[in-house]
Amino acid sequence: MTVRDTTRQVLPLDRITAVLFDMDGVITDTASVHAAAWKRTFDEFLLDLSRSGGPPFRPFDLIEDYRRHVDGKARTAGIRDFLASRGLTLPDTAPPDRPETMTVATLGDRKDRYFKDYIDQYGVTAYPATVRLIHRLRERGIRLAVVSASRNCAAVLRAAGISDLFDVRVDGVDAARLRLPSKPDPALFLEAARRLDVSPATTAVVEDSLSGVEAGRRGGFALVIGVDRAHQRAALYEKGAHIVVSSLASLELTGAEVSP
Ligand SMILES: O=P(O)(O)OC[C@H]1O[C@@H](O)[C@H](O)[C@@H](O)[C@@H]1O
Repeated sequence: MTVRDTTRQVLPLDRITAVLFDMDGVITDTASVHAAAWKRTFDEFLLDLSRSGGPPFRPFDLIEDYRRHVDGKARTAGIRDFLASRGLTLPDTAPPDRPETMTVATLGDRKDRYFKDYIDQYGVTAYPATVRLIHRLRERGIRLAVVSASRNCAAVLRAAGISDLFDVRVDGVDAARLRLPSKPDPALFLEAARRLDVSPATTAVVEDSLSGVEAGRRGGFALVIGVDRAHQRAALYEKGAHIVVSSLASLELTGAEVSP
């Protein structure tokens, strides 16, 4: 079954039994924190590289580079994809005799430190409209999962005080343990559907990243809802979103048992 309605922004609960929510940028306002941590990490690296005879310094673009190469992907996949866009590669880890070698792991650790420092200092806020929608879905018996590439998923949910809202969590720690490929591969979403014991044909995916929307579509999910937090409505549609909303407050619930 495909639920497609491009004129109304509707979640039809007579045909949807489960909803899979991405976290960063959909549930919590942490997409911009990731983006800022990535910019600091890559800019330091690119500047060092240019000073030591590499290509001229061109900073990481907070909007374009983030959404094209990093957003929604696993930490190491984002690093490799961004470096590749600049014609660069790094080894995954340092050889034992040259521990000072710059690696994918070094950049990942730095970014993680910047991200955690920010969260520790300023905390995490969940989008009120998303939390309201989650409560309304729960009241109606819809099965719910949070699906995130982040290894910090559990800590971020805890910091926002919303760990107990979901039946299932599939995150970056699971992805590494189960060797699940990064979005845009649908593996994380399919794993969440499997754990919830629901079919993609009756499941909706809510995503703000281009890679995540593509993953939802490739997984054959009934309804892929793009959340446009970064003025990328057209690109979300291009990647396969059935509908795009700027806030989940504008999503209308329909179906036999739905009241306003
Ligand atoms: O570095 P972490 O916390 O494991 O997160 C990995 C990725 O998680 C995704 O949810 C974010 O969109 C990315 O920006 C981030 O890089």
